[in-house]
Amino acid sequence: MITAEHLRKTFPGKGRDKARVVAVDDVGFVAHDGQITGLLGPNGAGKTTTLRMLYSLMAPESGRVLVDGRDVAEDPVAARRALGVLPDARGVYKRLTARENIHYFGQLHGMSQAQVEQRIHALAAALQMEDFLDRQTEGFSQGQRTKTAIARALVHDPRNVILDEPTNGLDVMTTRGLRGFLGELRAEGRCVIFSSHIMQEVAALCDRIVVIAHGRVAAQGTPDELRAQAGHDNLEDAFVTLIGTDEGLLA
Ligand SMILES: Nc1ncnc2c1ncn2[C@@H]1O[C@H](COP(=O)(O)OP(=O)(O)OP(=O)(O)O)[C@@H](O)[C@H]1O
Repeated sequence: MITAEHLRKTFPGKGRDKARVVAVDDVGFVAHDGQITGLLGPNGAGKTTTLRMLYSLMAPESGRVLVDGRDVAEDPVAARRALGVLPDARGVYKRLTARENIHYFGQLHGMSQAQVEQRIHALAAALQMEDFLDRQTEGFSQGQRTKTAIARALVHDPRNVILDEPTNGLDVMTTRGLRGFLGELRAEGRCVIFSSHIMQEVAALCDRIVVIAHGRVAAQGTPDELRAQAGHDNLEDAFVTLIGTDEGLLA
């Protein structure tokens, strides 16, 4: 379970405009185990900054993050052990094969050779990576790179999974496969959080949705709650009402 409480983050203004950029302002939500929680918002809404604070890459100016009830600021190492993260920059090592990339992370987590091999086998099957598992990642397509980075993030079998725009730049079939994979993570009882700017994707996948606009939570709840709140039967119409526009939210 991941809890975000009153998160705030600003950045210095650069150039002629010296006003600080308020990237995230009083963002709070709870993402439960066995559920997929979606952060939906247009470009620049504050999704990546929020996720970075969740996985302790960035410290919030105020507010706090709890992973499985533990304060991330007090014990970042324990929190990171309980998290699998697909960051916005996928950053796979290009001189290594996909298998070696995943293996290396398993070693960093202190896993035995046998444990790592067993996990690679399971993850490669679930993500349909067999065709390219033993190729060097240099020259990989975006989908192949994303799958390698997801497998690497999950090698230590974390209970909580954070994915920054996992389907960004992927074709329809790869996206379908990845959605199925997220469903499997949910069925295994994991807490899954992913960000997206695509309404249809969030509507199709999520048990709970946090709608973010201009760094703030515009609305949150189950799809039914959001429909009721906005007074629309159609979830996508509800999003448009809650955010005030559909700009940047269509597939
Ligand atoms: N390191 C930084 N320095 C200055 N401004 C930043 C920095 N990181 C983010 N911002 C600003 O904070 C705001 C939120 O950015 P963020 O990347 O969190 O949005 P996002 O919702 O993830 O958008 P996208 O869908 O485009 O990735 C934007 O105005 C962005 O320009």
